Amino acid sequence: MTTTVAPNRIHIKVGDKCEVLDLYPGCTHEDVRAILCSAADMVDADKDSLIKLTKPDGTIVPVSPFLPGNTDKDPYTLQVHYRSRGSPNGAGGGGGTASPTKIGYLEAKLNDISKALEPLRELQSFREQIVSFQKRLESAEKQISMANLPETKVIPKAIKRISKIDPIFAHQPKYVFTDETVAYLKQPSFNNWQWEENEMTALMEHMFTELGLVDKFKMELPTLKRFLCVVKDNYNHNPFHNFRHCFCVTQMFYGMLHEADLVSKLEPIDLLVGLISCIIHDIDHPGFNNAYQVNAKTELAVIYNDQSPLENHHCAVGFTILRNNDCNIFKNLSDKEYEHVRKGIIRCVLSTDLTKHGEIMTKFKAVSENFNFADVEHKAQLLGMMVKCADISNEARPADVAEPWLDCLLEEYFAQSDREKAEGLPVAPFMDRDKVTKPGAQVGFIQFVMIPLFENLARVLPQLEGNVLPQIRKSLAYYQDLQQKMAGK
Ligand SMILES: Nc1nc2c(ncn2[C@@H]2O[C@H](COP(=O)(O)O)[C@@H](O)[C@H]2O)c(=O)[nH]1
Ligand SMILES: [Mg+2]
Ligand SMILES: [Zn+2]
Repeated sequence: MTTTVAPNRIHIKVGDKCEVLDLYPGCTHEDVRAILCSAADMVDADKDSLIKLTKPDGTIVPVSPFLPGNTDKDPYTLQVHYRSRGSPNGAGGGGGTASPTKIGYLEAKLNDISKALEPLRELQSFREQIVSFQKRLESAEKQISMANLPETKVIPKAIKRISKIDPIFAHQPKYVFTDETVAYLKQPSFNNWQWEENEMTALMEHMFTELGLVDKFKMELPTLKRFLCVVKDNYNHNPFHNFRHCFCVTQMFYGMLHEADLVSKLEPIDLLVGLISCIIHDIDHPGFNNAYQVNAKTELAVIYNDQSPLENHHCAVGFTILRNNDCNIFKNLSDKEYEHVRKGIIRCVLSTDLTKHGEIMTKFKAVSENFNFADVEHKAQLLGMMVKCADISNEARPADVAEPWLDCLLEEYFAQSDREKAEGLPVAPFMDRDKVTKPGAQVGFIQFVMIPLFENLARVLPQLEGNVLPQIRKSLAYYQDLQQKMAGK
């Protein structure tokens, strides 16, 4: 029996031509990017190229397999810019080469038609076989290349990218933000989706200046800009653990500082510890979690003896960047200040490993009974809790901001579980595409992880009951309702 599944139909405008594209259930983020690149006659755009979809009112729409459908009356405007330094046309956009792009475009169209005609199950199963074969091939290649390496190389990757800093840095535009934007940046409801990467680094730079950290710690602005730029380049293009997630975590931390009036209650050095922790907390994340690292016996797991391999790696990469004089925003700190900052950052980043959650919660509950802003240990625990909250805070944002993040998280989870299946490794049920639903993923997480965490923090920062916790409870109610509807109740 053939099953017909209706595609999600989207209308787009590229230059002066209009296109109708069908996104089929099961298509991935990469498929959507490829379809959009074909529609723009830029099939040779690579994963670093910038793809921008805007609604007629100028709002940026995140590119994802869950793009909302629209009509020919309100088409999205599509822009594709080559980003990759190695791309055939260099930076700055423009059309692809004539004949291969045309062929590519026709191939993509043909692909759409064939997708519509083929029985979906067959095609899906074929695709899965290819994905699984690709993964096995990658894994075999990796093993071969690892076997040839004379020594382990975790950090050199970061160093290699630092050496490319000046050409990248030279192209950073200068940004001036309006009063509305800088006020909005302090809100936990800030919408992250409308900013490009360079704009996000500029917004982060603004946070340092606004909090008085540039003046207090005598940071040179070019050094700060370079540091942020290199951090950005060392985040990988994962569906979830990417530079935009880093920005969101940092912005939520900054929002909570203002919401709870902590700028006057904490020392500048505490603000510095929290902000840098957020900025480096997932740097060079490979898109596969600690369980995968340990089960697959990866280099990271071996180097860190299975102890929070990712979080240890994020710290190591962050501090390697800071060792470079051109990026060292700590160079004017005293030895004592540096020691304090380093210890604090390591503690905060390691606290983002969720296997440490219970222990951190219990300790904080105890200090919250008589919390003292003059107590160094109390403040260190507060910062750890704030970074943890910021790290899992997507559902503290309005639904239209939060929901695309869930799609990104599930995309990354599914890629991991597909690979685990292909490699014969254990698969966590919450990552398995055959077992997970969106409400299923959120109800337990919000109810048993997020709300208790934020409520615990609110014992010391009661202001979170004003703006932040109500939105989280609203998200929980939304997903509980959806779960019931899906169960047919
Ligand atoms: N089911 C959900 N899990 C979430 C959500 N937001 C975060 N998370 C989980 O927490 C960790 C956070 O740590 P990170 O340093 O890896 O970012 C993340 O990996 C997820 O496992 C959520 O909204 N729903
Ligand atoms: Mg992490
Ligand atoms: Zn994170």
